[in-house]
Amino acid sequence: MNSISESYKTHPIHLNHIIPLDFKHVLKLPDSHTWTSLSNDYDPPINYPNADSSIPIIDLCDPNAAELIRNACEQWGVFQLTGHGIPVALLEDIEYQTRRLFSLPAEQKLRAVRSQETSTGYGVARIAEFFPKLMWSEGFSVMGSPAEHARQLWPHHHTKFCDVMEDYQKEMKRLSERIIMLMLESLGLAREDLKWLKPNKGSKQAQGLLQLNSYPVCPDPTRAMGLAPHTDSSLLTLLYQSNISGLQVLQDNSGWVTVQPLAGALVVNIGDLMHILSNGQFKTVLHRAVVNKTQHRLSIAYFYGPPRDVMVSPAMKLTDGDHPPLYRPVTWKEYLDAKAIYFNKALELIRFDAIDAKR
Ligand SMILES: O=C(O)CCC(=O)C(=O)O
Ligand SMILES: [Fe+2]
Repeated sequence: MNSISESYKTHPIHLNHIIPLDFKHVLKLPDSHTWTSLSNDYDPPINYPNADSSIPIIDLCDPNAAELIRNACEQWGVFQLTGHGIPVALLEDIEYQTRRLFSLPAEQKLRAVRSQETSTGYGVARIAEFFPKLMWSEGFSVMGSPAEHARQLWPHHHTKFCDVMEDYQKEMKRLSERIIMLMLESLGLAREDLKWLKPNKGSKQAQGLLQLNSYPVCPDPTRAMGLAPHTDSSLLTLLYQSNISGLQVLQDNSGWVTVQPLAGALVVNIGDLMHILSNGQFKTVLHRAVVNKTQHRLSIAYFYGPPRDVMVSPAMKLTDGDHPPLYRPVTWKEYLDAKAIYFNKALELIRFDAIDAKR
């Protein structure tokens, strides 16, 4: 079993936090989805007019890509990637199949609902249980072949859906590995410093989760939350947000900044594990998704993480007397378990200063 499934099995979720609202038939924002009490989350987002202070855009073919990536990861923890080589047709296909899925009637989508202990299928975002109000979104999670759930959705027409989901995961895995190599290089690390990245044999396989997100049109977007603020637990996340804005990242001292959709680009988010591996040098970025009144927004996130038995720790070469390791080593499973209990506090809890304070 993979780390994500294993952790989700250990931390089953309450049924209320699995089944989404039938958004199509709701004309007024229900109290269950009204977030007025968290008013400080509603500071208007900042849209920088000046390109120098907005989220970096990096072309993967740029000869200085590694250096640009390093700057972006240190300052922002997020950047937009162009020149990544993912065929436009595949991006169009995955968007089409995602829309096809979420356009189904609610009762049909519920045939593929996630069970309380599993990580794949249809349902609300797992972080729902940490917030008093529900989010204006629904999701579908895939790991490997989605055939079992897809058959429930379309008994006779699921092959294309499955092919696209599998092709997309393969491409995302390959691209994630390429980006991670550049990140390591930019930190002065070599492939040998992360032996598991390109394993020769089967057991040490990197793990990935594909998350399709749907944010239906919302009657009152200023009081609703698409996806509440969180950091990703992955090493990195590749997000395709198509052409409708909604993703925002929190930048120190500035507030929420919108990541403006850029045709064909992928958003690269630094996850908690990469923050640990870089000994805090790369930022893990707090982000959220907001909703709108007129357009049904979709996003497709691929979370890339290490093989199940690998301990992630601050890279030795990045630590010395002046830069002691900030975090204790963790496997992805252990970290997901901590996240399932402590959510956005999990990272703090594995910091050495927090561990020392408890002694
Ligand atoms: O929809 C988005 O833009 C963000 C999605 C996201 O953060 C996630 O799936 O973890
Ligand atoms: Fe996220």
